[in-house]
Amino acid sequence: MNEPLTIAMPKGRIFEEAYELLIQANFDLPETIDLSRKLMFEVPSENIRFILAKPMDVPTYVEHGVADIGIAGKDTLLEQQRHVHELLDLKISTCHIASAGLPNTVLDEIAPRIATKYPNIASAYYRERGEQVEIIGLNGSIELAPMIGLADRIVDIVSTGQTLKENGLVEYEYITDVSSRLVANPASYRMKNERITDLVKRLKACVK
Ligand SMILES: Nc1ncnc2c1ncn2[C@@H]1O[C@H](COP(=O)(O)OP(=O)(O)OP(=O)(O)O)[C@@H](O)[C@H]1O
Ligand SMILES: O=P(O)(O)OC[C@H]1O[C@H](OP(=O)(O)OP(=O)(O)O)[C@H](O)[C@@H]1O
Repeated sequence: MNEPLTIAMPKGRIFEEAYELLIQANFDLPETIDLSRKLMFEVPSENIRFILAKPMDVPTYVEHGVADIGIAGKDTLLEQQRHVHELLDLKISTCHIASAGLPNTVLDEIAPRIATKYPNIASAYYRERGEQVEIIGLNGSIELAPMIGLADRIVDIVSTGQTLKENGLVEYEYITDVSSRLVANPASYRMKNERITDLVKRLKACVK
């Protein structure tokens, strides 16, 4: 038998929708998976191996070729700028990146502080606008930053807007759309082209 196709799947909120899409595309996969501890599982009938990664790490596994393909949020791809081929917009886990802050506040002309989990996306955004900012990197609970005086604005994911609302923040600038994408390692894409092309075709038919 050929080498298995290794797919890097993001643990967390993308996983379920992405896995469901693979089932809809007629891949013969177990209906439920225990995500609590196991980080790798094989599906011999499909000759597929899944690795379960932190969402931000998926492009790293794919760039290094330890996964042939992977599913990653566009936010992660823009932030990481890894050398991977983006093959398909799966149109799942849709949200957007925005700047937000306390209501009725204007930014200081001198280096306002921007708290974010996306330092590269935020820097590029303000650089393109010719605005000099100080980026403060955080790993989560970003909405806290303006509330406690750590930053003037945040740059973060907005989906329903509930988190902003509950923390008394308002959206200022819509930065970019986000959805999950199928990505491939460039060498795998050449070497396993038939399998990857077949997978793309089957998934494409299920994308809503
Ligand atoms: N509120 C949201 N609604 C829809 N999609 C989201 C939302 N927040 C994040 N996403 C998408 O889901 C991806 C992963 O989000 P998730 O919250 O599972 O991981 P994470 O916050 O990076 O991980 P962790 O919480 O383990 O640090 C993001 O990269 C983004 O593409
Ligand atoms: O607009 P909403 O629907 O409220 O979603 C937006 C929230 O979802 C994400 O947070 P997450 O739950 O991943 O937590 P963390 O980033 O703070 O860890 C994001 O960082 C926002 O805080």
